[in-house]
Amino acid sequence: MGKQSADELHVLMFPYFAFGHISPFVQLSNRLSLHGLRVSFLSAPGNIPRIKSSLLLTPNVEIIPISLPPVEGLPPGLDSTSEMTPHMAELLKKSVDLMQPQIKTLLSQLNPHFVFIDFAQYWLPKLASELGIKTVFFSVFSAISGAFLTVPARDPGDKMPTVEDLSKPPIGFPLTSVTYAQTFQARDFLYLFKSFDGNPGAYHRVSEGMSGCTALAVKTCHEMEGPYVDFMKTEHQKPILLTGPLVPEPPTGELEEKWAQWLSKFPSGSVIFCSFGSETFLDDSQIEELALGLELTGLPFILVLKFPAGVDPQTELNRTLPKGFLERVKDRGIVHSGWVPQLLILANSSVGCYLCHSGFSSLIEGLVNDCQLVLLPLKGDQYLNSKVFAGDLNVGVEVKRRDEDGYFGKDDINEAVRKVMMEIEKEPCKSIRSSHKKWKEFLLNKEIQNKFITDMIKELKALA
Ligand SMILES: C[C@@H]1O[C@H](OP(=O)(O)OP(=O)(O)OC[C@H]2O[C@@H](n3ccc(=O)[nH]c3=O)[C@H](O)[C@@H]2O)[C@H](O)[C@H](O)[C@H]1O
Repeated sequence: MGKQSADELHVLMFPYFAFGHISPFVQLSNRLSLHGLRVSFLSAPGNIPRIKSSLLLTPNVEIIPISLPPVEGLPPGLDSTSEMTPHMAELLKKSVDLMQPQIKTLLSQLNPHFVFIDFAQYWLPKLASELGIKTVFFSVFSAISGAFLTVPARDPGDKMPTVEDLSKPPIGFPLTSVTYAQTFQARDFLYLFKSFDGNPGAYHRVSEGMSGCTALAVKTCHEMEGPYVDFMKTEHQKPILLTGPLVPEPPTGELEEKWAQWLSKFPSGSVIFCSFGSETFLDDSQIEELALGLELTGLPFILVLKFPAGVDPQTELNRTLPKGFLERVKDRGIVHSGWVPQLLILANSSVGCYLCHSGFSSLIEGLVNDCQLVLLPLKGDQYLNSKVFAGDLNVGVEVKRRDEDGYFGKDDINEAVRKVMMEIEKEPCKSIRSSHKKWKEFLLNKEIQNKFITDMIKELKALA
């Protein structure tokens, strides 16, 4: 079947099976479909109800369920990493690799202009090109992550990079506020280069996927990450489409009564909202020091803690929260485990501080609200997002961390919060608040944000 003309571009979205990835693909799909593109969205059946809650189902949009092939050790019926242990999440990549026949059939039937792939599907560009279909590698990570971690200059060949290698930027990296990674962060980056059960590791998947695809797409913009985008372009030698930060639409609906009622007890801008995204977990010591640090601030707070699949959250809270803590803070602190309406909480006038893991979507959501950012990154790209937001953009403060193991104490939490919440007439608070105001205006400027998408569509049409 011949392709329709480029005017009716048809894109097939194929995010990884994790909501930190699905969510940006949904945000991008919504913008493309509103501009008239035909969008087909692939995911496993168990993810579709939550996708439907945010994907605009206009006539030019369809969701196509795909099944994850069975893999020994991966229980059937699990459709996203949110339901999996870390080991199962490794087996999930194996299942994705077994999808090739299914995806080949689907591509032949749908015959889209482009397939947007995620980091895991390194095999898809070759399979698609044999069918005359182009691919776009959509990185849901920030450009700093791509530039610091997965450019060809990082390729270790058949060796494993050392912690020291990964604590330094790759050769050719631009001169910015990001000049090194702490030892504990570099040790975390080693994960990218490890392969599990003989399967390709994350670095291999990304580098194969990026080198095989027609173009890259990155969820960012030149204004925020120009040097890193330019370095990626030099390294990858192919078009890089910038989607912009994909600022979510203002939240609709009302904040649930239990949250609204509690928040209304406190003065405007006084509450700390402390949360770590959809799948980021703290260890016992981190939970203890964070709780005691929030208590030390004397401010009201909402502390949201999630736990990996397979453990009981209440049991974990009872075990890890400091003795007597809940009693001592009962008039000004809530501890909650599970999903919260993050957009609505951040938009609430009582919330004045957002202490978070530096997940890129969450950082953008913090920036478009009036809450000061305190950054406590816990893995992977979060460490680099945090450096850019606290450094280049100067819109938040990082919690001080011990170089060797990333330890932070209650006083480090208290100090970081005080810097942006109490020392308002002093530096760095003054410049942080003015930078925050500038970036908030930029992100809420509909014309600017919309232009990212119209420019991207122009480039897609030229590539089709
Ligand atoms: C690529 C991956 O993105 C991940 O992001 P994660 O999903 O954790 O958090 P966000 O990116 O902030 O995004 C999470 C999204 O879920 C929303 N949300 C989350 C929790 C909740 O309780 N309620 C909500 O509404 C939130 O508003 C945001 O839109 C991690 O950084 C990970 O390191 C990275 O590999």
